[in-house]
Amino acid sequence: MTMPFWIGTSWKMNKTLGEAADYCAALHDAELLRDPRLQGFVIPPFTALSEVCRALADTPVMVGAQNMHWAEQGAFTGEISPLMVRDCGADIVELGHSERRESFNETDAAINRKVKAALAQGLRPLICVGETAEEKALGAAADTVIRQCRIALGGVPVEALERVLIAYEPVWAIGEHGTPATAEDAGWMHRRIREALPTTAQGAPLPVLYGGSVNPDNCAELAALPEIAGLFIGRSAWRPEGLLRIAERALAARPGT
Ligand SMILES: O=C(CO)COP(=O)(O)O
Repeated sequence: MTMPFWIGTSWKMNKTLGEAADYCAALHDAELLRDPRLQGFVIPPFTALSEVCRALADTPVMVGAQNMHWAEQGAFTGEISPLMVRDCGADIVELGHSERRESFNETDAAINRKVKAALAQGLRPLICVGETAEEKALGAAADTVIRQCRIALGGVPVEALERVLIAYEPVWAIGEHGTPATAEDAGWMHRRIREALPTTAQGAPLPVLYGGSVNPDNCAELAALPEIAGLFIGRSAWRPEGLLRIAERALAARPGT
């Protein structure tokens, strides 16, 4: 069975409840997201998480949180637990985004604790990895990314791997000042990650999504590579039309579709 192609967005620190509701209403009516060859997902800020879960509950679109603590409860002011994320109705939790590694000092070891806590709570961790421009220039891109993956997955039992998603997001490609990776560069790293990671208990490779300045113009050549299992989009999907346009073009470019 071929896996659906993952297409999703993190809204990062954007959208009021009203804006979130409008976005979900547009997705709700989109036939494209009901196509079994696609798996859509939306990752709103915590403030909109339960509303978005409710608004998309009768669609196949999955919903995720942007981060969480590893403890189930306790004296951790300002944090959100795996239980709370699950209680909102989320399926996914994004962990280790480079903005969190950079601005909130998230370490590989902390991400590993979060991955295990997410799996224990029945969530799908979406683990973000990626090298900085400096690491790339020094020839350490693959070493960095593979180290991040290995530490994130340390101690995860093989039966749980089928719920793990990886997003390769080179730091130099993300955001307003980012330069998107070429399909060739992204494909090369995706193959390195595949070679280095364990497979699921059924022998399937872990899905590795690409993120970093994905837009309607570059999505087709990225989606055309069989080793890229999905696209994780920021700015270009913050309007529902953007997400849908990318989904449509990516699907058309997907091998075998
Ligand atoms: O960080 C990203 C998704 O997590 C990508 O953001 P941009 O698509 O805005 O570069």
